[in-house]
Amino acid sequence: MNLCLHNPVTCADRSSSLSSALKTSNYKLGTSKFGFLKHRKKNHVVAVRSVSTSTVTTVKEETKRESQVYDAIVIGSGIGGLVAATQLAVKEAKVLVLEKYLIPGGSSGYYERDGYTFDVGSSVMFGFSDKGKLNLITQALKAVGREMEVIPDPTTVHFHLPNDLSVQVHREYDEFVNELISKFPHEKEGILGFYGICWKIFNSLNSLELKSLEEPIYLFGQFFQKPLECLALAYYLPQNAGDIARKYIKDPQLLSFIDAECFIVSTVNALQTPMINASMVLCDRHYGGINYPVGGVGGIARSLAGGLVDQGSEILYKANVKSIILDDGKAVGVRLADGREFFAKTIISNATRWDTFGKLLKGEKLPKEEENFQKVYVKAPSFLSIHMGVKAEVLPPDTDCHHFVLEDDWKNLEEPYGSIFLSIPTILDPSLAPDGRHILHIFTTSSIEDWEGLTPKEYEAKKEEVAAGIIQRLEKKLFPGLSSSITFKEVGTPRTHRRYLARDKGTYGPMPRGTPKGVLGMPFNTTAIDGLYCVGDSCFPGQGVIAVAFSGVMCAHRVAADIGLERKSKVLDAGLLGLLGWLRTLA
Ligand SMILES: NC(=O)c1ccc[n+]([C@@H]2O[C@H](COP(=O)([O-])OP(=O)(O)OC[C@H]3O[C@@H](n4cnc5c(N)ncnc54)[C@H](O)[C@@H]3O)[C@@H](O)[C@H]2O)c1
Ligand SMILES: CC(C)=CCC/C(C)=C/C=C/C(C)=C/C=C/C(C)=C/C=C/C=C(C)/C=C/C=C(C)/C=C/C=C(\C)CCC=C(C)C
Repeated sequence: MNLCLHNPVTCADRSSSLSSALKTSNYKLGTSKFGFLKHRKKNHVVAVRSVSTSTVTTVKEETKRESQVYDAIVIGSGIGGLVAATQLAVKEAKVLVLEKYLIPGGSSGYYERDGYTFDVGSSVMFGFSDKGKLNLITQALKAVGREMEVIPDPTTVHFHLPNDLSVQVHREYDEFVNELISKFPHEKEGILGFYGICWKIFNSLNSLELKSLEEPIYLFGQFFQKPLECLALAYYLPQNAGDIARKYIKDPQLLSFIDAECFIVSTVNALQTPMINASMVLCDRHYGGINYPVGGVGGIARSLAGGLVDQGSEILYKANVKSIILDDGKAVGVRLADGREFFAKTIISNATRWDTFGKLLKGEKLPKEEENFQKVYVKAPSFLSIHMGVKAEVLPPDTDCHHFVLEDDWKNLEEPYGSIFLSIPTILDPSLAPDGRHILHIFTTSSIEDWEGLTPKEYEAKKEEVAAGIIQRLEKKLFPGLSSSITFKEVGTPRTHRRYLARDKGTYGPMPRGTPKGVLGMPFNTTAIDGLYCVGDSCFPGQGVIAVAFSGVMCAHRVAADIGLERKSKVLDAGLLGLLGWLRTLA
């Protein structure tokens, strides 16, 4: 949900929608808290066929002179789209990013109100360290000459679970497992066994250069250099965390804890969470640690967008893509709601696969691959989100930054409104709120069906009622006096996510219908439509900022190979893409 969701007009006033204005504001940031560097600029021309007079101010003057075909058009500036765009731009590709909203970032955007800077999504950032090969956010920024100051989070998350089970996930792995073993001493070996497998997978991932798993020259190269690690990954690709946990752990409460560990990153239990994804997050939080960017999560997208422009590529805001233009079955361009058309050799959609095929290609027959994807995966629920400012004194000293609350019954873990996520980013970065105040960002799963068919008055009343219930639960469990300490409150619903992020039903990505075969069934970036690629959380490896960043890296590599900026072999491509397509049908 974006920040300006609730009042886009005031937001528009504050953040200019024009690309030129964005550049200005980026440079301003660059000299201040985001530490931007100055870069060369290349001259380039926007490909535009028809320019509506009402929107002419959003297009650079020279764009009217000439039509030119871009190397890639990226629909949407979520982290997935921006990483794909910047990775291509640094390979000298000319990229145009079209964003429907006023600022970049999508669900990793931000908004400002009454002196508070709120993160749209949650504030738990993986992949943001200076270590290893899996720090994909750090690497994506570095590729375009950006770096951000980060604050290490000493505790990834503090779990408050049924039967008064309280577990803090400390940054130091030994501290965390020792705490867990102290709660389940009879399961010491099981705990070490399960998390040990996670480390084996994580270390294998961390030994590889991460690029497109759909590009055979790279893939075979990695197999040649790191055969054991690649075989280990291939072995775990079709497996789920819950099955592996059950090989080591018997205690039902500890297995439920593993479910909660997986739920916070996949919104499903461990039996449905791919082992590769679980290992990635359960280890990175101790290896590189969770690190919060100074100034807020929104700075990541702003920095990437600024870096993209520095590389000579372009980003346009208020550019709502209505359809993808096909020519003889090949994706060649896009048409905006205002009638403008842009053309490129490749089109990359950061809209979800449901939106891409259901809306942007409406009227076209759904390709078999997408049919299969929709059979195996459903849309994950959306979130009810409460952004609050509170008086600082309501938080006890040493309160952790991130909390997960499930009070009485494990059965409620996956129920709508059953468990509560809470982030207090001002614990790490007080500059996000006025003096003497903290930010509480509370969210809980919620489906759009709950919020439809209401009059505006009923909708507002329901938001207040549901939010009040959630706040009371936190008041009872964690912070007595919370309700009366609120100085600011804004509630977003799945409708808000749908409206401002253009996500079908406000979904936060795919969720397996049944028990998946690990990540085997997840589509990568290519699609059945020539020239069309997808990126973001409805592609492998799924939900999460670091996950969509990886999807962006993969996508850029595959596109670069297809437009001649990287090596490729047509024969090997046909073989590997065929094999991957066949493997997906087994999921
Ligand atoms: N770790 C965290 O705490 C955290 C926080 C926030 C978000 N996230 C994750 O980020 C992921 C989403 O990232 P993403 O990159 O896939 O997508 P996204 O939803 O963040 O971005 C998509 C962007 O595309 C734009 N868009 C969609 N349709 C468009 C159209 N037709 N024309 C123009 N623009 C259009 C939207 O406005 C949005 O800016 C989620 O899975 C979520 O889990 C995680
Ligand atoms: C192809 C074949 C057959 C074979 C091959 C083999 C190989 C080589 C393989 C390889 C593979 C790879 C490389 C892979 C990779 C992967 C990755 C990187 C992954 C990643 C993932 C990630 C993820 C999933 C993440 C996620 C995250 C998230 C979601 C987060 C979230 C958070 C939140 C929500 C927060 C919470 C809050 C609170 C508690 C407050």
